[in-house]
Amino acid sequence: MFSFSDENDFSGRRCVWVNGPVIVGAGPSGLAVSACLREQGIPFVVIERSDCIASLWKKRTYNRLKLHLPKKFCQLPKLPFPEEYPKYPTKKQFITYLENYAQKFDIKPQFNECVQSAKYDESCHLWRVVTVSTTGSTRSKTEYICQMLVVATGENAEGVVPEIDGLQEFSGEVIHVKDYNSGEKYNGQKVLVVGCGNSGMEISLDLSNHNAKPSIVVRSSVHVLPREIMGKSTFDLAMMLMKWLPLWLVDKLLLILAWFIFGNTQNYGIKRPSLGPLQLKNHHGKTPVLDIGALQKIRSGDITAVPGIKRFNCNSVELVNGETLEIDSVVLATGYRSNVPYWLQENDLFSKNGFPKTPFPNGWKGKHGLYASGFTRRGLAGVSADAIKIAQDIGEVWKEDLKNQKVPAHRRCISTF
Ligand SMILES: Cc1cc2nc3c(=O)[nH]c(=O)nc-3n(C[C@H](O)[C@H](O)[C@H](O)COP(=O)(O)OP(=O)(O)OC[C@H]3O[C@@H](n4cnc5c(N)ncnc54)[C@H](O)[C@@H]3O)c2cc1C
Ligand SMILES: NC(=O)C1=CN([C@@H]2O[C@H](COP(=O)(O)OP(=O)(O)OC[C@H]3O[C@@H](n4cnc5c(N)ncnc54)[C@H](OP(=O)(O)O)[C@@H]3O)[C@@H](O)[C@H]2O)C=CC1
Ligand SMILES: O=C(O)C(=O)Cc1c[nH]c2ccccc12
Repeated sequence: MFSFSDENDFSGRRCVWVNGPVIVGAGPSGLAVSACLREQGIPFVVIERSDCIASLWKKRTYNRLKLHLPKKFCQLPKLPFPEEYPKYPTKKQFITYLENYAQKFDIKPQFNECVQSAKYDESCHLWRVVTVSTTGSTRSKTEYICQMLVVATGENAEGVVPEIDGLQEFSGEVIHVKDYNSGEKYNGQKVLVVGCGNSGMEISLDLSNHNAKPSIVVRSSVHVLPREIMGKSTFDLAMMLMKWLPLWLVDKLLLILAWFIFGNTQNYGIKRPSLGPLQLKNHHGKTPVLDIGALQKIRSGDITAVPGIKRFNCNSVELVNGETLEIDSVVLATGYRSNVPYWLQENDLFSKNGFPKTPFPNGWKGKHGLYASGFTRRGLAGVSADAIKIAQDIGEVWKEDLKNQKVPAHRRCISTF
């Protein structure tokens, strides 16, 4: 890495020449790619908008969160989870694992720098990545110039806050689930949880455990599966069955098992989608809920499932079935989105929704040394699979360049300033 202040750049931005790829994001994806590059001796720079690694896990998830897939599906390449970790590590354990991972592979991101734009410069065949400092009052800018760019900003980069009629008029507190820590402060409150994915279900349970009265909005449909069936992870079971059976049949079996455990979920307000849980996940990215107890609370009436929202009033919400509920506060568990379209000036690899255009397993590589890591909608297992492929591909390019004694393109580019 070579840095200087360009006297010709009147904005006063610092320019940094990077030998090797720039990786945007220091979550599990950015860390996994970095580790696989480090093993091959390839230099890289990681840029992170937050002041720490794994900021989603450290700053934007609730306290009682645990991984909901068994640990063998969630470990990153080249470092297994410690033996003594439980089957479903806690958020704290997962963060410790990631801290150790970064330390082991000597990953030291450039913190507090948010990538504002990244563009391929055809004139010198290089990426120009502009960051803005997220600390201090100066908002200083840095331009990184590199041959390869790895996008690792995640599927959950920003919280989705829907526009709902009257929400501005509601007088109670409204937060997105990314800012929810614990149900402690909601003791005795009537809380409307909007959204019934894993987040909505798990925080409804947390609220109920803290003596709040949650209602959860189920506006369409959702597959709820038990996290475990007879002591075995449902996900693990599904993976095993998928080795022998077609996806639709595995789905049918999972739904029969779920019916034996839960009965008909529609009886307590939770309609199932017509497409099976794994097919829905594979084709539309919608994750089934892996239930850890919310459904029992819905059955017992501790949590109430309600239909879609018509509008909010000062201290109540009107539902599409004509019912009105008095509520004290609202938690929006309405999902997340990628932020790639806001900063990456490219329309070949990524589509307008911030995910790769080409479906799994082919969406990890674009043109001109561009890569997408962690956009497969396959959780941490997808993160690891991407990292291995990307680092291998970068390794081949790198070795080829070394063999050909290619003059790094950025040296040629200096003369353009
Ligand atoms: C609540 C929750 C629980 C989950 N649990 C599981 C689970 O149990 N098992 C599983 O397999 N998956 C789970 N997932 C899926 C999740 O996507 C992965 O666990 C994982 O965090 C993805 O890693 P990532 O590095 O791709 O994205 P992230 O963890 O989101 O990391 C991306 C990083 O990029 C940074 N960034 C974003 N934009 C910029 C920018 N413009 N400039 C600089 N930096 C930027 C962010 O600050 C962040 O640190 C869960 C997701 C959520 C939201
Ligand atoms: N323990 C764990 O490991 C956990 C993992 N996760 C993971 O994090 C990721 C994100 O999950 P999550 O945060 O639940 O997001 P999801 O995108 O999975 O769910 C969003 C929910 O919000 C609903 N919704 C969106 N807009 C509205 C609206 N205007 N009115 C009513 N409902 C609305 C959606 O309904 P509709 O379907 O109708 O659009 C859906 O039910 C997932 O991959 C999940 O598995 C999350 C929590 C815990
Ligand atoms: O937790 C998540 O968000 C995941 O995406 C993990 C995951 C990958 N494939 C699945 C299939 C069913 C349930 C969870 C997952």
